Amino acid sequence: MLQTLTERLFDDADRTALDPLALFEEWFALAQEAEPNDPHAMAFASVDGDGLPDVRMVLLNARDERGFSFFTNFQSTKGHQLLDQPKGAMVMHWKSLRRQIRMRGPVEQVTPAEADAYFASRAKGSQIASSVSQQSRPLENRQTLLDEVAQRTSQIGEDGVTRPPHWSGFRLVPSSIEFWKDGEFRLHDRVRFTREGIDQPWTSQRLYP
Ligand SMILES: Cc1cc2nc3c(=O)[nH]c(=O)nc-3n(C[C@H](O)[C@H](O)[C@H](O)COP(=O)(O)O)c2cc1C
Ligand SMILES: Cc1ncc(COP(=O)(O)O)c(C=O)c1O
Repeated sequence: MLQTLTERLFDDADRTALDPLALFEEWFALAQEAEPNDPHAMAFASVDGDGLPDVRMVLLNARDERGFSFFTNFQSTKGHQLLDQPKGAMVMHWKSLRRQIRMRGPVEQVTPAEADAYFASRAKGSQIASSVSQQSRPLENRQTLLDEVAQRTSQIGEDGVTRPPHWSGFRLVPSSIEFWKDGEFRLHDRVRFTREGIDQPWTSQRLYP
């Protein structure tokens, strides 16, 4: 009988050839069916200049063998932190599945072409919002933001919205990926994959819960 990748993941006799990115896809497909909203939401942690961690939710965008990306304002708090210290960690928790995936690793910027392509695919309202929002900086009151959006909307008219150069994507290049599945009486299953670099093979290890 064909086993799912997840069955093989937690089968201690047979884990060697498993690809954590394929496992991610198996879990993410289940999450897309089960989660009431935002199965692609993830908490993303960065560190500030004092080494103090910071964390916020973002939406996972593209993912491929290069890594896992999200889009944001590079002049935001997280933008400054990640430009200054390009490393991060993320966690996705799907309550409906009682499963968690964590990743850590260096962070790189997506290419301008990738950012342009994604920006162009977004709703015009979201494009305008991203071009107006001075993300993470003080805002006097909500009406100020609404006025700025209205002004930009009438300026643009029927034209397309150009991606602001400071709105782009960061890509986490995982050096570790951990899969966690809920077990009875807190006897959860955990397996962590690690690699020395993007060209290096993954090795895996079961961990105590
Ligand atoms: C479910 C969810 C998804 C979010 N996705 C994004 C996102 O993809 N990009 C983004 O810039 N902010 C996103 N936000 C807002 C961030 O959590 C955060 O408030 C904002 O980016 C400012 O973070 P910073 O001050 O640490 O830079 C999201 C918030 C939630 C609750
Ligand atoms: C401020 C902000 N930017 C970007 C995003 C990413 O969403 P999307 O690219 O789907 O508009 C979000 C999602 O919540 C957000 O809150």
